[in-house]
Amino acid sequence: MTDINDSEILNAIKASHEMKNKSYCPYSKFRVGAALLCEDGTIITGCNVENASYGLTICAERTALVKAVSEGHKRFKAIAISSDLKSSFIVPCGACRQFLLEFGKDWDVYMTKPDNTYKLMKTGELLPLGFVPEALEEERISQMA
Ligand SMILES: O=c1ccn([C@H]2C[C@H](O)[C@@H](CO)O2)c(=O)[nH]1
Ligand SMILES: [Zn+2]
Repeated sequence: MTDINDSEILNAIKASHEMKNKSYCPYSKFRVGAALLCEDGTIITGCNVENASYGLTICAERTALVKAVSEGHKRFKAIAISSDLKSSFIVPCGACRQFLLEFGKDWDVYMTKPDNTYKLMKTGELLPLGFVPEALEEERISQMA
């Protein structure tokens, strides 16, 4: 796995904190920011975007991933996630875990607190037995007409 130097991660963590200012969360008032550190060192950020039809809400992590992919980035070293929770590390929801896993099971998820402390886990640890793209390449039984 590619080495991450500490300043890159600290920059990503700070960028994720700053992105909370962009959060659109009139319903939950729960601000979340995310920052992806791409293989080439680029940082791509995202915030949660809520909707009056609550279930359409998009989390900060998925916003960042969709922004990154649409800008040509598909290889990631890490993602940093920030919220305003004082005493808990912000953890990605199940949908975001699946979305993160799409891009590999061995990259780093920094779940932070506002004081810059973090809990670090791999994407694959966060979603063991997640559905992976390779499954679509496996041999399948024939389908009935
Ligand atoms: O990891 C998380 C957890 C929650 N949210 C958002 C979704 C919703 O807008 C608000 C409350 O669930 O926080 C994220 O963006 N990322
Ligand atoms: Zn989510």
